[in-house]
Amino acid sequence: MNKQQLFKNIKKKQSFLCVGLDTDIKKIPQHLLSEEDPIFAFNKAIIDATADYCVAYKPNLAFYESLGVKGMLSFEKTVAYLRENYPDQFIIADAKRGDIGNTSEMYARSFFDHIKVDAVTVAPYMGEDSVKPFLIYPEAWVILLALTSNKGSHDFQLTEDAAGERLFEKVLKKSQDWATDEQMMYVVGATQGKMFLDIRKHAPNHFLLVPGVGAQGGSLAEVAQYGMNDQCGLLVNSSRAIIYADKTENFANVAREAALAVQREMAGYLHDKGIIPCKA
Ligand SMILES: O=C(O)c1cc(=O)[nH]c(=O)n1[C@@H]1O[C@H](COP(=O)(O)O)[C@@H](O)[C@H]1O
Repeated sequence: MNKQQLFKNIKKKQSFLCVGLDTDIKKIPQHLLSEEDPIFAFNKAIIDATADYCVAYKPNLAFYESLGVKGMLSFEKTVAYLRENYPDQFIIADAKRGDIGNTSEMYARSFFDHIKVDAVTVAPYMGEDSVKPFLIYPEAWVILLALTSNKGSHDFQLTEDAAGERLFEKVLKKSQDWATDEQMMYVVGATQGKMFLDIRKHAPNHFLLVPGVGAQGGSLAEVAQYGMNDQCGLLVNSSRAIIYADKTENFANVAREAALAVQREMAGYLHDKGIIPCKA
C-alpha cells in the first residue's frame, strides 16, 4: 500500500488507529483454548470486531515466535485472513529486524516475498546495509526505530554528540539518504510528548508509527497536537488496551467499543487539523 492510499483510508475511516495483535495465549479468554488454533481464533474475532475503526494491524512477532512453529502458523494465517478479507488494512510485522546485508536480505524475503506484509519494523543500529535489503521491494515499507516509548530510550537514543546532536536525530537525518517518505516511516513512542516537535523538524512529511497509548500511558492528545501533519502522518498503535479490554466471551464486542472510543477521539483531531470536514 502506498502513502496516498494510506492517507485515503485514514480520511475514509476517520481514524489513524493501528490495532496491535500482541496475542498472548495466557491472556486470551479461556473458552478459546478449546479451538484448534486459539491464537488465530482470537485474532480473527478481534479483527472482525475492530476493522471498521482502524486502518492498520500490527502483529508483534515475539508473541508468535514464543509458541514455536504453531505460533508462526497463527501469524501467517492472521496475515492471510487480513489480506483476503480486509485488503485496505495496512499490515505491519513488528519484528525489529536488521543484520548484515546478507542476513537482512533473508528477513526481507520472509516478510515481503513469503508472508507479504506492508511493513516491517527495523532497528537502525547496524546502519545502511542492514536496512537497504528491505527497500528493494516496491510498496514495501521500513519502519525504523527512532525514539522509542520505553524508559531505555534515554540510554542511547537521547545521548548527544559534541555538537549537541542527539542519536535519534542522526538516525532521522542519515536514514533519509536511504529512502524517501514513500517507503520509510519512523517509530516514535507516544510517551515522548513534546519531543514530537523535534521529530517533525527533521521528518516533517514522514508517517510515524506511534506505540505507547493505552497500557503505557502515552497521551493521544499530545501525539496529535505535536506530531500530526497535513496528511495526518500518524499511525497510533494500541495493543493491550484494546485486545484485552475484556476477558469474557464478550471480549470482541468490548474490544470494538474500545477501538470505537479511540477512533472518535482521533476523528476530532483530524477535524481540528482540517483533514476531514466534520466530526464523526
Ligand atoms: O515498534 C513498536 O511497535 C514499539 C516500539 C516502541 O517504542 N514501543 C512499543 O511499545 N512498541 C510495540 O508496540 C506495542 C505496544 O503495546 P501496548 O503497550 O500493549 O499498546 C508492543 O507490540 C511493543 O512491542
